[in-house]
Amino acid sequence: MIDDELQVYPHLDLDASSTATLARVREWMRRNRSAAEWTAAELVAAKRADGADRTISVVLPARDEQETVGDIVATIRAELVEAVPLVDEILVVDSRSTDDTAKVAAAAGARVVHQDAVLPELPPMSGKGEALWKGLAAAQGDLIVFIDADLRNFGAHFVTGLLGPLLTDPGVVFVKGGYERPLVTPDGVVHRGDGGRVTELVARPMINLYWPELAGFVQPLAGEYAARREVLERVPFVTEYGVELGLLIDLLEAAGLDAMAQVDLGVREHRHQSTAALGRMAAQIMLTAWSRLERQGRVVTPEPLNATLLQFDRDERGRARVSDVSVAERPPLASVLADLARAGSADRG
Ligand SMILES: O=c1ccn([C@@H]2O[C@H](COP(=O)(O)OP(=O)(O)O[C@H]3O[C@H](CO)[C@@H](O)[C@H](O)[C@H]3O)[C@@H](O)[C@H]2O)c(=O)[nH]1
Ligand SMILES: O=C(O)[C@H](O)COP(=O)(O)O
Repeated sequence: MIDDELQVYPHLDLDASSTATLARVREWMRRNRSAAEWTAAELVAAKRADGADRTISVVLPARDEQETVGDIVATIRAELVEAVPLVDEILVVDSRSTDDTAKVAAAAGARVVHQDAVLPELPPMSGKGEALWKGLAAAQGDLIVFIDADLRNFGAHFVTGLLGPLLTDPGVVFVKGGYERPLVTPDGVVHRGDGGRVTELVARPMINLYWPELAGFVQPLAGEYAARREVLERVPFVTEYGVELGLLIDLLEAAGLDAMAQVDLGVREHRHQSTAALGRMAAQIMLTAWSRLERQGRVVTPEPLNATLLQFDRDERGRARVSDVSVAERPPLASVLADLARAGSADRG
């Protein structure tokens, strides 16, 4: 349940600027919606309203997700393709999996593409952001719904909830999922509200510091969001795990907060990564934030930031390991496709 009432502690003596920003965020949050507001059948009618019949692709980035991707694809297929004709395409982007992700996804009814096989004329990049950008390039739909492939409690309401505002409000171009995130420990104990460690320790403080208009996003790093194709094609995609923060900041600049919506999707459970892996993710997210601060002229970096992370094993040996935590960026897809088309027509003389 997303609380839009903003409890401001009475002893806080906020300056005019903070007060105005919080009022703006509160006003936006009052327009948050809930997935329960739309049935799939209602959305089919909305999709066809005014003879528009926009097409919808659900895109799942997947790296080694053989345990979960099949159930997610099968649920979308049964409930949103076969029961009602809402989703036109289920696309799984195989992100260099070493397990049977591609086979399982195809058997469940998805079209599967390998991220390096899409636009092969471009030098490959890596990580989740690359998988999403290649997914956008390969998908056919006018509306794109991204869903992580590691969800353990997936339901069709994730897709219908994200589509609701896009299909019913022409002013909305981007919809982000919000939810409660439990932390499920390896012994199966569920700690309510303790998930989303990078969100709480890195992304949220940074968003509130630098982009406070985005502070109302309950899950700024959520992998579940939907948008109009033409909007996604006009913004860059940061590679690796920088993609979600990069999109939020760039879409705020390109479209404004009022064109961005949030929908309560209930509870989300996923596969948790190790603390060390989350440390690397956090570093990628911090580098992404820095790149946006630089682009917005708010910081100046006389020399490139260090993009390695030295971590220590959390056991008695404490072995030191260095990782590359750099992120890169794909330019807006529309500009890349235009460049490729120009190069193609030049080649043809
Ligand atoms: O190189 C990669 C890495 C991940 N994934 C897929 O991306 C999804 C999310 O990745 P995951 O490793 O499960 O990320 P989380 O630990 O869940 O991280 C959270 O925070 C990230 C940073 O913002 C977001 O990208 C995620 O969507 C969000 O759930 C999953 O389907 C992965 O299989 C890829 O396709 N390629
Ligand atoms: O979004 C996040 O903060 C990361 O995915 C970590 O989530 P977790 O703490 O639930 O594993």
